[in-house]
Amino acid sequence: MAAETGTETMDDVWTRTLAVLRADDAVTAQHRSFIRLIKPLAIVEDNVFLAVREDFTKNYVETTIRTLITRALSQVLGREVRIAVTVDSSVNSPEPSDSLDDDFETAPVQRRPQAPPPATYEDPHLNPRYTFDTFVIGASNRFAHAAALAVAESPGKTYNPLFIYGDSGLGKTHLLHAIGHYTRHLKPQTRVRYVNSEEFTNDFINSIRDDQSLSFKRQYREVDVLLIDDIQFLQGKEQTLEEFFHTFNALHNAGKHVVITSDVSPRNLDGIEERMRTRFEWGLMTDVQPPDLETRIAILRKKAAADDVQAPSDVLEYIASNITSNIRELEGALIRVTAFAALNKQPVDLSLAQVVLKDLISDDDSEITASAIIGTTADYFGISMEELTGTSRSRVYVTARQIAMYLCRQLTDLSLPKIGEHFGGKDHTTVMYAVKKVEDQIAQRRQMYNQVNEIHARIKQQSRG
Ligand SMILES: Nc1ncnc2c1ncn2[C@@H]1O[C@H](COP(=O)(O)OP(=O)(O)OP(=O)(O)O)[C@@H](O)[C@H]1O
Repeated sequence: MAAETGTETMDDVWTRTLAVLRADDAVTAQHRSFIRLIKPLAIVEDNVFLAVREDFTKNYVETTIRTLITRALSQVLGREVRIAVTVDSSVNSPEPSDSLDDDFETAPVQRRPQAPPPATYEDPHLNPRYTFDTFVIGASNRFAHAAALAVAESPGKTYNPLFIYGDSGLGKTHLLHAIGHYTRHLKPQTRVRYVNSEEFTNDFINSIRDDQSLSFKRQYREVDVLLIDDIQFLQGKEQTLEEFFHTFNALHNAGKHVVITSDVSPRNLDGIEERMRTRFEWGLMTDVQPPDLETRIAILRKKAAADDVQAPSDVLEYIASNITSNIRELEGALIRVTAFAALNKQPVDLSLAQVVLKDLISDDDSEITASAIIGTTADYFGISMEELTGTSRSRVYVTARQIAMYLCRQLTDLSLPKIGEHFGGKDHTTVMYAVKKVEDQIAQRRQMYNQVNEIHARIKQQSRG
């Protein structure tokens, strides 16, 4: 694999590419913060291989700034090229800071990464934590799990399409990723593509804008298994739905597998034509229900073991008995208790769990809205709701915005794109990043832990009136 093109080294090409990007008005501050995390690796024919440290960054580069980078690279190289992004944990990325400087710095590497095999270009964006091994089976999801496993074992044969539906936070995305992992484990050459419906929409819109419909088709039709998450976001988007319909038909006719998730059954999907709904019902439909107590305890036990945290059984039972309808919230409660104990150097015990979770656990189930969360958070930081949902990158606004996004994810059933809409139309990847960042910081920084806890308590109090 050549790391050079003509007499120019990869580093030279990248330096010139950064100069082009710097002059590009379409490149925003947020784009820049991600571009800084990229380490250029090599150019092989028309493929430019780039490395980043984390899956999340890879996802962002591939979905949000791929066109910008590809365009700049193509300009520098004088020919059309594609990018292939690989994850390499030795890329020593600087934390994407909130105050963005204008300089792109190349992320340094500690060792020279191995050039990735071309197959990484088709990397299916799978979260390594979402496997069948980490999925706890209970009465609420046994059928969905069995169907997912059957698909992974022989894609294209049984239950095509598989349609999994159910409320937020009950493991649909987890099962989709698990299918992807296991299929590739059994047959590594299988081409799997996981995509959220929002990304599908963006890719489709960009392909029209950039006149790249062929490459769009190739991306989505030349796969063996298409895993498409949260199909309900396509409701009412006529052109995208039409394209998805053709994609679906092309794959199905070719004996390729399609797995779909949604928050409602096909019958209840509004804004989708009957012909499409009927197609979704061709294969197998299965729902996931809220888990029963035993399953909730088992999920917490598995999570504690995976995160290597000690939590006695009575604590797990306490959490599982009180948080019943959303597994994301269940896991969030465990993290909150163990983080509090670690920050205060106290053992995790029942009385501590009761104190830490007292505001989280309330008898009142009145619904908490995104506006209530945004209002309370803005109030806490002494800023207006417009400032919180705006675009200012000053630290206090960014922190308030990220905490409010995190709490929306924790306390409402809103999807990532829907949360983004409440924050002035932010992209779902921005929300995803905020949630991850706050989650990480809660466990590491007392101030963040206290702020989130306090705002959470106020929101709960207000919802009780
Ligand atoms: N049966 C399970 N065993 C272990 N972990 C689970 C299980 N079900 C869900 N989880 C965990 O709960 C969290 C939420 O699950 P997931 O994101 O798959 O939900 P979802 O149904 O796709 O939600 P949404 O519709 O909001 O996207 C994830 O961290 C996932 O790993």
